[in-house]
Amino acid sequence: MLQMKHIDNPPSTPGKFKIEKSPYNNRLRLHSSLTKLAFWSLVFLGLIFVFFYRSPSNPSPVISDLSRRSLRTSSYGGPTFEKRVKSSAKIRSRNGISVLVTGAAGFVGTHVSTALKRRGDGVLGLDNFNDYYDPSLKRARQALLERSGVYIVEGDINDVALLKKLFDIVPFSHVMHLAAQAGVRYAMENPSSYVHSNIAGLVSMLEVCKNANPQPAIVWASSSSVYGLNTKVPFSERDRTDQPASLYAATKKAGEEIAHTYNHIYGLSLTGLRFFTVYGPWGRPDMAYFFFTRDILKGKSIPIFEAANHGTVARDFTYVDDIVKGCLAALDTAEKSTGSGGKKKGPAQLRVFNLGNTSPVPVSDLVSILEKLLKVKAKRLIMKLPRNGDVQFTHANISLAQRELGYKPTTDLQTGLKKFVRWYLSYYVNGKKSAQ
Ligand SMILES: O=C(O)[C@H]1O[C@H](OP(=O)(O)OP(=O)(O)OC[C@H]2O[C@@H](n3ccc(=O)[nH]c3=O)[C@H](O)[C@@H]2O)[C@H](O)[C@@H](O)[C@@H]1O
Repeated sequence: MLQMKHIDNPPSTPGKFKIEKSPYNNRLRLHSSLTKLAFWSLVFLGLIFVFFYRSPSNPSPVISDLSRRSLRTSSYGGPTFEKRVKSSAKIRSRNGISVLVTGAAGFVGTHVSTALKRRGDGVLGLDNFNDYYDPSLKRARQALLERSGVYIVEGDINDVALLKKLFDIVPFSHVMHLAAQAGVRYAMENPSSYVHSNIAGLVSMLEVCKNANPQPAIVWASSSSVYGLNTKVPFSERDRTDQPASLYAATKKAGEEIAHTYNHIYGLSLTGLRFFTVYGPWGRPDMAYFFFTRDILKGKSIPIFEAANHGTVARDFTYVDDIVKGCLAALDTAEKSTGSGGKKKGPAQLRVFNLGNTSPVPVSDLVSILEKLLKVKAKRLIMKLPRNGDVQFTHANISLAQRELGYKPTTDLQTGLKKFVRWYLSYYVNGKKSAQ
């Protein structure tokens, strides 16, 4: 009992405390050591838990919205990972290229990856599977790509260590950079997500590309929205782009300027593609044609925007297969970057192209086409064009892309929407997936 008392009430100078030697004492020491061991083991396990739980590959549920939206559930590294990466990026045709496709589980990314793989190019995908829209649709696209031999690494373009690792494993000749925060109106709700993906993410990617040896040629997605308040139609690449109407447009415009800088300083070959309202199967649920379809089928009313004095709002809707052809042509005509080891050796290619359809269609006509295809009358709710980023119309002049890329869109809105509706019905209605 005396000893117990000593242990319960140790002197303030423990170094001077002399423990008596007795078997009971030894047992006590053993007991105390076991308690300590258990305690420190718990502390150690706790630390490991905290480390992994908060590490980028396993984000905590209470971290910032930005990180939450960049979920990365699988870790990378190890021989199995490297084998998958190499096999996916392996070129299987003569004159093939090896392409890192960022945003591969996205709408355009999925279509471009499939097309590249089909012609024998090496393709590795990268996507963070964020929840800007239903991630299960991204997972379904991933499954589709996996069946055609494209592996998607789960990670964020801001993860420089991951990007470097991928370039260590594969000396990509090209990067098709499609990862971005899309959507014009959402920029009012979550402005930082645009800065995170479209500016910081782009810079991370360019930093890694500039240091890679060999440097890849980069083709990336800009947007028709850079024309902003420009009223001269059709929009030509030479027109002014200094009046963006949304933060989304401003970040895409910033991307074009950043591209100029990396081309100028480091000799990176860079091609920006200004996509005009791309639509089609496996599309984005945040886009009007997609949620109009969902809501018409549900019998919900759909808001159709009109400009002042009943002015028509129109878009140069462009079918995804036409966009894919433009992307592949941009990759095929991209010249090599000229730098090495982060240093420029000579001038490099810097291009920007409109990829549109050259025939704007009023949004009300889009709804009429959907009504016919779905055989359901829409409940139209005419609303004033909100002042949150929308522009009244877009119209692409594509002569430059025609000349330099041989780009020639062939799908009109009626034909393209027919293909979209067929996919939509088979995916959501027959496939019994819930449309959120
Ligand atoms: O071309 C582009 O660069 C952009 O195209 C689309 O942006 P947007 O053309 O605004 O596409 P939607 O959001 O699908 O809108 C299509 C049309 O429907 C109209 N709309 C949209 C939403 C709505 O509730 N009602 C409505 O009438 C819009 O004003 C617009 O004219 C994409 O969402 C952007 O990511 C892309 O960068």
